[in-house]
Amino acid sequence: MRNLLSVKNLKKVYKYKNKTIEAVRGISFEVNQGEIIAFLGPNGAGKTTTIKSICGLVLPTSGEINVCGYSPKKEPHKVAKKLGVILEGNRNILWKLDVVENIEYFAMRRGIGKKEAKKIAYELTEKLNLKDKIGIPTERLSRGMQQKVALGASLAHKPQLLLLDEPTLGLDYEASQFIVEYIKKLKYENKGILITTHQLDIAEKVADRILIIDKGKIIIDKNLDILKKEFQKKKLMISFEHNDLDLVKNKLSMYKNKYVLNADKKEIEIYFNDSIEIYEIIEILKPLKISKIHTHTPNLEEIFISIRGR
Ligand SMILES: Nc1ncnc2c1ncn2[C@@H]1O[C@H](COP(=O)(O)OP(=O)(O)OP(=O)(O)O)[C@@H](O)[C@H]1O
Repeated sequence: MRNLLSVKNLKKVYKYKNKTIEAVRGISFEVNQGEIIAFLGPNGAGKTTTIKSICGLVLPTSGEINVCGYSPKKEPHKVAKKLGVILEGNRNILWKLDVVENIEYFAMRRGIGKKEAKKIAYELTEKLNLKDKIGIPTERLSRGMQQKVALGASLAHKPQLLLLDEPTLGLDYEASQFIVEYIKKLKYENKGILITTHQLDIAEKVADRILIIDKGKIIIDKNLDILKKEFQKKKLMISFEHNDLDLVKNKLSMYKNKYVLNADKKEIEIYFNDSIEIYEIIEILKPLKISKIHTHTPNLEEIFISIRGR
C-alpha cells in the first residue's frame, strides 16, 4: 500500500493578541492508497488546523508534512496537483459559475488542458447526477447540490489524496448518502481520503480507520473494526428465562455500578474490566436460569462517548 500522506510531529501554535493557542500539539499519522480515514474530535480539537497545514494554508510551527513525496511548504504547486480539498463552507467553488464551468476551471488551474478539462467536467457532472443543473450558477443550487459541485471541483484534476472537511454538513439524508457512496467509490480508485465530520454515523459508514484528536493530540488511531472489537469486550448482555429482575438485582449487590437492568427485554447489560470479573458475575447469576449471553457491538457514537468519558 503506497503512502500518500505522512504527518510527523506536527505542531501549530497560533498567536493572537497576547494569547498563544496550542491548536495542534505534536501529532503524527499517515494516509495510504485506498484508505478512508475519519478524522474526528470535538470542536476546537485541531482538525481544521491540521487539514489547512496539509494544504499549505496554515504554516506549521514545527513538524513535517509529506504529500505524495512533496512538502506543502517547499513545493506547494506540486502538492496542489496531488491534493483535492473541500474546506468547511464550500470556499473552493466559484458561485457565479455552473457545475461544468467550476470543474473545468479547477482542472485548468491545476494544469490540465482546456479540451481535457471540459471532458472531465462533463464526465464528473454526469457521475454527480448534476446534468440537469448545467447552466445554473452554483449560488442558485441547493446546499446538497452545491456540495456535489464542491466535490466535483475537488476531483477535477484527478488528485490522489482527498481532504474533506465536513463534506456532509447541513445536508439532508439523501444528499449525505450520495456523498458517502461517492466517497466510498473513490477508495476503489486507489485514492486516500481524510474526512472530518461531527456526524459519527457518517464516519462509521465511510471509514476504514478512525483518528481521534482531542486538545491537539491524537488519542486514537485505529482500524474501525478493531476499535469496535476492543470496546465490544467490555459489555455483555445476559437474559433470563424469567423476568424477575429483582432477583438479579439482589444477587448483584456487590457489583452495583457494573450493570444496567433492561426490564422490557428481560436482560441486564454488564460492564466489566476483565474476564475474571465477568466469570465471577456469570457464576453468581447461573442459578437464576440464564437463557442467553450475547455481546454488543458498539457503534462509533458509543465508542466516542466512552473515550471522551475517560
Ligand atoms: N487563525 C487562528 N488564530 C487563532 N486561533 C485559532 C485560529 N484558527 C484556529 N484557532 C484555534 O485553534 C484551536 C483549534 O481550532 P480548529 O479550527 O483547528 O479546530 P477543529 O477541530 O477544526 O474545530 P471544529 O470542529 O469546531 O471545526 C481552537 O482553539 C481555535 O480557536
